[in-house]
Amino acid sequence: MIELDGLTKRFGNKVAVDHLSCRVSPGMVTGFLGPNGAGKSTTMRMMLDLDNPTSGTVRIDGRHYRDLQEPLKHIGALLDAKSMHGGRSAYNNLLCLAQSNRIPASRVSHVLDTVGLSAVAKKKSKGFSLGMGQRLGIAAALLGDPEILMFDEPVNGLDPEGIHWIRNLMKALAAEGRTIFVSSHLMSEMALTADHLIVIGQGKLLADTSMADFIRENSRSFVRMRSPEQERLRDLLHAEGVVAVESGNGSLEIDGEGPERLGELAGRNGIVLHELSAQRASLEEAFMQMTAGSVEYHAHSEREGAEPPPPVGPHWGDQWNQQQAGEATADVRTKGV
Ligand SMILES: Nc1ncnc2c1ncn2[C@@H]1O[C@H](COP(=O)(O)OP(=O)(O)OP(=O)(O)O)[C@@H](O)[C@H]1O
Repeated sequence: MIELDGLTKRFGNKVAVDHLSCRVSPGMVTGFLGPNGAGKSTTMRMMLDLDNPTSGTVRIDGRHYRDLQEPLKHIGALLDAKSMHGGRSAYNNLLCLAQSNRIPASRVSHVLDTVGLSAVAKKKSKGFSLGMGQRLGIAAALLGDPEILMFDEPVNGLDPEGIHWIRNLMKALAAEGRTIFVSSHLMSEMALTADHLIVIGQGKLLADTSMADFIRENSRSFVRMRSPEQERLRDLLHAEGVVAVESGNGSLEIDGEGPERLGELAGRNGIVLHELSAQRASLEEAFMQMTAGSVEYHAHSEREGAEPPPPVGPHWGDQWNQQQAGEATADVRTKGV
């Protein structure tokens, strides 16, 4: 368990972390989200006693980090994968860490094997790719077999197989009852990994909630219907008191009704449907909605202010469709997260 109580950090006039109070609980993966500059890294650094709080406290299993004896046995962290000594081999980097925390040398080979670096254990880490460096940093975090693990952007530089691996590793560690705290800018990845979310903006706590509740509370769900008999369908829905909004691509969007009732209605009236789908927002959309007011750094489009964050409202589906048509990325929406 990690407990933050009124945690605050100022850099001169800049308040990087602002009276942050929350708990990171064991037995689950907790995602740590926030726009660029929100204060995530500063918070994580204070958790590890790498930065002094201006005020407030962090407790690791009830104690201050500096009071932990052999801290790697309590909390392991991947903050900056490049922090390893480049002139040392992967094995020796880990061995030095192990010795400073009275961790048996046998753990070094064990964690190198866990992260898939056994074959390059004797190679100097300065020759490692970004992904290999991430794996070595994760090995260091696992070295003391700690109950608490913290990962800052762990999938940076990892290929799809590596991303899949770290996702499963975090879930497995959480299933063992450990406390897993992870930050990432990859929303689709976070949606697949985290059970709980802590969201901050400009250093302040914006949300501390389950993944499902976060998406539900910060986004819109609706049913999309498409029919070659669109007029008849619209009239039928209207007669049944169902409000349907025409979307830009010729389909109808219906809030507040399930696909079961709508499908049965169409079926009973012999209306052919080409689409009947429940649409749920992705974590990315919910995140953008929630943090819209606290984004510190954002790009401006050529038409200044032409792209506001998607509002929760009846026309959001239209924006969604336009956005999807304009973007090739498959990361925009995840159904049924
Ligand atoms: N050593 C420092 N001196 C001055 N300002 C700092 C320092 N470290 C961080 N900041 C400022 O504090 C704020 C929070 O930074 P931080 O790196 O914690 O944010 P972040 O959420 O991790 O951002 P990102 O997602 O971009 O990594 C930013 O405005 C940053 O410029």
